[in-house]
Amino acid sequence: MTVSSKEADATSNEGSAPAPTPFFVDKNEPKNDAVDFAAIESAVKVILKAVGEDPQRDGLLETPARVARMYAEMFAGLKSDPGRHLAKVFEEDYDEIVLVRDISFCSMCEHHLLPFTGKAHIAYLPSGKVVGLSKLARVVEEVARRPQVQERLTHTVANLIEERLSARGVAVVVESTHSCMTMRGIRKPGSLCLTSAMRGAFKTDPKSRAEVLGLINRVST
Ligand SMILES: Nc1nc2c(ncn2[C@@H]2O[C@H](COP(=O)(O)OP(=O)(O)OP(=O)(O)O)[C@@H](O)[C@H]2O)c(=O)[nH]1
Ligand SMILES: [Zn+2]
Repeated sequence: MTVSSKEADATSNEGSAPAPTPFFVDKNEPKNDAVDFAAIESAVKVILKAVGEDPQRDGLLETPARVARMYAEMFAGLKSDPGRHLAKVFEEDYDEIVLVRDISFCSMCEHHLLPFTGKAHIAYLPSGKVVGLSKLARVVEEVARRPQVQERLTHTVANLIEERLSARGVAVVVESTHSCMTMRGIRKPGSLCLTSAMRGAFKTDPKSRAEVLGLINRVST
């Protein structure tokens, strides 16, 4: 029996492995299925017209769709439960401070829809169980992907860690630069906003609080 080259092509694919998953896909990434891309695109066109632009000019043709994708990404944490990253814990006989410092994040100020970017430092006192270190950064990353104020970001992260890990103490310190204060309005580049949320021993025991703040502020050698 002869096989045409077209059939040969078809049969050569039979049983072949499925296309590899792109390496950058992260199964833990939050997804916000509620995002209405078409509505965002229409709104962006309205804004462009309102500021005196022509949404039909070449350079702007794809802008509404790009902005819709950008918002879907920036607000991907709106409908998810960031606490899910704290579900897998390890029994560990360790009851001293665990601190992950300098967790970078980018969130969105809910007043101007401009980014505020910076670093979060998270410490907790375990009570018989510890969590994977990356999970603390995942919580920050996911809570950050919402329109909000820095105070809410700070205490949301602290509450999640306190509740889900039954931690004896939690300290969250966030430092960030708000674009709405640097690029518009009062225009103060270099201004920094610091917030903290202390729970458990870090709130009630001055020595524990001083110890954790010392570690957070320690200059790396
Ligand atoms: N507390 C807090 N305020 C924030 C945060 N992000 C932005 N803001 C402030 O939200 C305020 C909104 O103030 P409004 O007077 O309603 O708005 P505005 O006229 O644009 O204010 P200006 O920024 O002073 O021009 C501003 O003072 C911002 O600096 C945040 O994370 N926390
Ligand atoms: Zn703002």
